[in-house]
Parts: sequence; structure tokens; C-alpha cells
Amino acid sequence: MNTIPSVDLREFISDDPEQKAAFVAQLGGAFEEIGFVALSGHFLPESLVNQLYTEIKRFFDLPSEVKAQYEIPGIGGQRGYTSFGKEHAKGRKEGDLKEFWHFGQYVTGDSELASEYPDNVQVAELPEFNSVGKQAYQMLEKTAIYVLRALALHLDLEESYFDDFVINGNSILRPIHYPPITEEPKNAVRAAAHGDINLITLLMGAHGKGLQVQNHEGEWIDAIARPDQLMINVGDMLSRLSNNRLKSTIHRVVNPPREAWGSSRYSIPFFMHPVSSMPLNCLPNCIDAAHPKAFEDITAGAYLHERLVELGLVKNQE
Ligand SMILES: O=C(O)CCC(=O)C(=O)O
Ligand SMILES: [Fe+2]
Repeated sequence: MNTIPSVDLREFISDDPEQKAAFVAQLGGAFEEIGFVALSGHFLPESLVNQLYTEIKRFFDLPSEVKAQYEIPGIGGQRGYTSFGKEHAKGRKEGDLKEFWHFGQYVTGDSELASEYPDNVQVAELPEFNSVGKQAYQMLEKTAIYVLRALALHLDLEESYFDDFVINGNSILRPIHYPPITEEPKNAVRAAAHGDINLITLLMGAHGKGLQVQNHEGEWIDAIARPDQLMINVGDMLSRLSNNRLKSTIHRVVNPPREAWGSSRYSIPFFMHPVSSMPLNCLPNCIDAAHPKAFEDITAGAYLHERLVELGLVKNQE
């Protein structure tokens, strides 16, 4: 497969059972094949996308000393700012050529979870930054809940199977800035090849080319969504749960050609995570003689911790 299929969420939300079934089949097929799909008809209005890009550009333009105040020690970069070069892909030494911000969950009605998660960090210099981030977070979360409902049907589960695991879940909205490249990078790229940790990722139309996805033949293909589409991919947690039936596809962000080194790249992924108590044990109906159980049982929280250590964001004893 050399292209990424497009689907429209309005088909799933419609009351027409045929359209709904067609959406489930298209989405499920794409996630078994290439692991990526471009989604239109979602809940994130273009005006909000534009506002969020404006706010995050203002934030990344702040002086480094100001941004550094928002880098909070001891929370593994789970909220607030993470400075340039700090995160590296699993198995690599060189940091990625990026800085980023994390908005986390806005817990309602569950005091235990509210105290489990670090607080969101308020940017004093930018009055709109936090409220725009929160609105985008909630629209992306709503979209992701519908996508997971469709996936539940594809996996022969109850449509609401994921709801209780992801409502108030540990999801993250991550605006990323890849700054202009000023000298020949030594082995480092904007984002080295990796699979995402979480259940699914919703990526807002990245400003500028660069995202590539590896197909089954090992070829790298460009993944470019239209401005009204979200690029959605399967993460490692969903691959585990489905015993590899759904593919967490390796992707990367390559450095631009030299003549484009002078420009920044921005992108905004939303990583849909469940609550940390969700078991990621392979689903019994995804295990058979041809597909023996490929993963040990683990909870989402324990798995996330393992992965954050591998990324260099958490030290082992934290
Ligand atoms: O910047 C992009 O387009 C993708 C970033 C990405 O894959 C990630 O942060 O996991
Ligand atoms: Fe990614």
C-alpha cells in the first residue's frame, strides 16, 4: 500500500446502519494494512486549529529563559514544556531536533484520578494559550472516542468497550516546534523512526512536509493530510491489545532539504491514552493457533512508565 486511505467520521455518526458499517470496515481495514488513516468530518473546527497554531507559535517564540520556567522537574515531561533535544526515540542516543509542550487531562468527577495526574501548567505571558489548548484537547478527545467506538465494533467488542477506559484517561496534546536547522545535524533528525506508545494518535495537519510512514515493504511514504483532515494512527498499546492485528506503524519526521533549513515546522499530535489501570492483555478473540499470544500481560500505566524511561524522559527510579 502506497497511499493512506481517507475516511469521513460523519458516516459513522449518521443513523444509517449501512454507512456506519462501511466506515467500520474502511477504518478497520486501513488499521490492519498500513496503520494510518486520514479522517475528515471530525469535531475540531478549522478556526480552533488556526487559533491553536497561533498560540503555540507565540509560545515557542518566547525567550528560552521564559520557556525554561515552564519545564517542571520530576514529572517526566508529562505537563508543560520540554526543551530542545531532550527526547530521543527508543534505542537512539541523539535527541530529536524538537521542543514541545504537553497539555494533559482535565479530570471531571474522579478525585482519585485528579490527584494521580500532574496539574496542567498555566502560561502567564499568553492569556489565550491555556483555554485554546483545553478546547482543542476536548474536541480531539471526543473525536478519538468515536474512532475507538468504530474500532471496538471492528474487533467484535461492544461499541462502548473503550469508553470507560479513555474517559478521564491520561491523554496528551503535544504541540511540537522543530526549529530552523542551523548546522549539519550529526546523525540527528527532526523525529527519528518510532511507533507511538498510546492507543491511537490524532495528528493535526502538520505545517510543512516531513512526516513519513513505513509500509509493509519497508518503503517510506509521505503522509500528508488535507487541512480539514486529521491523520490518525494506531499506537503500540492498541497493537498489544489486539495481539498485533492492528498495526502500530513506524513513522518519522525527516529533515528538510538544505534550502528549507531556515524554516520552522510545527505539528500537533493528540495521543489518546487510557487510564493507567487499563489492562493491555491481548484480547481473547485476537488469539488463535495462527496468532499465538505475542505479549505479556501489563497495565497501561506500567507500560507507559517503561516507555518513558526508554525515551529519556523519566529516570528509572522515578
Ligand atoms: O511532527 C509530526 O508530524 C509527527 C510527530 C510524531 O510522530 C510524534 O510526536 O509522535
Ligand atoms: Fe509519532
